[in-house]
Amino acid sequence: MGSFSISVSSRASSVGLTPVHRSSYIPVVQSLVLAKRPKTPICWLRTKAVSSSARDPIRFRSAMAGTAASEKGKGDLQVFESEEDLSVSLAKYTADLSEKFIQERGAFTVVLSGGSLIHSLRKLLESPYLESVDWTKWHVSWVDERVVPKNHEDSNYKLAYDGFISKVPIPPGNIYAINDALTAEGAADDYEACLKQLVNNKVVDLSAASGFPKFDLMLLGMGPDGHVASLFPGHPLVNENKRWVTFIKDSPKPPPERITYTFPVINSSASIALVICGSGKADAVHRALGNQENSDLLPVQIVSPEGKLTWFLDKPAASKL
Ligand SMILES: O=C1O[C@H](COP(=O)(O)O)[C@@H](O)[C@H](O)[C@H]1O
Repeated sequence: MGSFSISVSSRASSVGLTPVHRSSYIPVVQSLVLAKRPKTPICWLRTKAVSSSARDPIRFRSAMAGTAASEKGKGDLQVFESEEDLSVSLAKYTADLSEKFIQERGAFTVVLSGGSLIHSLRKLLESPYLESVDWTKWHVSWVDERVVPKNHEDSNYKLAYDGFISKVPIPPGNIYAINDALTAEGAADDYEACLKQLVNNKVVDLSAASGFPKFDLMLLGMGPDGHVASLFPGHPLVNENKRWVTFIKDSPKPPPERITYTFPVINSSASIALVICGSGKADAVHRALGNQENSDLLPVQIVSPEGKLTWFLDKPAASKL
């Protein structure tokens, strides 16, 4: 059984590089590393808070058994009084990782989600991070994308561009958006080929353990149904274990056509932040982190990076724990 620390706080283009990738598909045989199904339910043991200042996290010790995260003993759960406080902490967390990876490997490979995550990144756009982060070393891709034009309201690229990317000096050549002129299948193939180029060019690491790309940081949101990326509960794509990028044409959440990184890619990451806010997500959070037994895992429960997993929750999202 691994330990799991909980904190509560009060507060485009391809390697080539053009925004639309042009690349040929190179099949690669990969090994599978997926999170194991838990044998026992997740459980928490909360003990005394050791810090309760207005801004600092209140630390709890906890134990949890049988989850992929706990098997690795790398889970860190932080609960914030408000989404505002969460966004302050998320900015520091991201900036610290940016500094670490740029020092270690000269680049920072960041994977964004769509949805509410982008708003929660807003504190990175402020001092001191706006000036101190070396944005020129960032390489940004998307864990999932809707197959719509880049200027469409449903585009995750547009959401991130308008709310984040356009406000920081990341070189346009380091921003890897999908080719929106292709079908869902074509866009997934193309995005995977782009990713292979990034690995070949050593921009993105390859995990020695899994043989899949290893991003420095994935910033993941979660839907109220427990989906992450475009991997939905009960959908066969959750079990995809060969592809790096795949597509869906029957997404239960509109729009129906999307592409998504697969779980082997997600779980090869050096760090993952799961950023979850709002009472509408409390049931899924409870199912993921509470102590009841469930035969079917929610996609969020399959998230289990090679490196460190950090949950950023606001109080409403954690309200059923
Ligand atoms: O459709 C999607 O939903 C999830 C969750 O979005 P949120 O607005 O509930 O935070 C998001 O992470 C994913 O990237 C997006 O395509």
